Amino acid sequence: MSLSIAHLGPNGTYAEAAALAYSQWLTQETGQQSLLCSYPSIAQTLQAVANGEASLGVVPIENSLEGSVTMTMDALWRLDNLQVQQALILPIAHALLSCAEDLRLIRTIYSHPQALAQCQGWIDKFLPLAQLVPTNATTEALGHLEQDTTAGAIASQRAAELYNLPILACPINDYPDNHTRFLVVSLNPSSGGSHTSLAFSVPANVPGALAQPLQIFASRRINLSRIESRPTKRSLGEYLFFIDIEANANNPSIQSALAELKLHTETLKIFGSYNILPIPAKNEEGNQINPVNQETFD
Ligand SMILES: O=C(O)C(=O)Cc1ccccc1
Repeated sequence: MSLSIAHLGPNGTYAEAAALAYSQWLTQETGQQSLLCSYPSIAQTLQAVANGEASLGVVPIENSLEGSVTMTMDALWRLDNLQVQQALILPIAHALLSCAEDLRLIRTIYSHPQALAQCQGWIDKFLPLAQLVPTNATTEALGHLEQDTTAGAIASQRAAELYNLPILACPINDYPDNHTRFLVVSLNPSSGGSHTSLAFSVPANVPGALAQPLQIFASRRINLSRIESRPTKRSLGEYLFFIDIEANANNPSIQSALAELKLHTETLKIFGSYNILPIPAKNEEGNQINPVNQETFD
């Protein structure tokens, strides 16, 4: 039987490219076949997995230029029982798609806020007067570009091919080394791996409320690979902390660290342990370019 993999749509998003790479990896590793299904937002993608409507979901969590995808963090905290199965690192090269005869005729640029932010310097230089319109996904406005030749959109080269749209410039991201980390989540327990993700709220806003949880990892020489805060949404100045550690929660010494952590937190959510899979960039012929060294990531 085929598994269903939910991702942000419409077709041609970076999330779909990550889901496709995961689906191919899954077939290669386990023989398991899967079907991709698109959802209109990241929150709805994760909700579909939490409801059992989709077996797996692929969502962006962090970009190397712009940082966290807050919608993913907030939904992971809000929805119960989601477990990370795998992380995927996708190289991102943005293109400006438009039917305008000339770049200078573009008045409006549509894209996901992360993509607009990753290209802000290029936009300021080449299209300083264009109006920027945030969308739920990089591909959301692509269906309208043919009718409106004063509009452009920032999306992938793959999206340009799928929608048969001209690329006026590429790559347009301000820094060439642009990667997004995606998480593959499901309701199944995670199978273990090199990294563990968790989040917690602290019992009171007092000195040492964060230092104590961090000391649990420091004293065991467990390295943190990420720490982020998000508002609790209960009151101004109250935070949740999201932490990734370079360790497997199946290891007994990590289990004892997590048991101790529970004593110093109000609510603790452990999203599971997983490995990180780098996805190599592909050129226009679909061949691999810049193969990423696996050892760099796990
Ligand atoms: O909108 C998309 O294509 C997405 O997958 C979200 C996103 C946007 C920009 C960079 C990485 C992921």
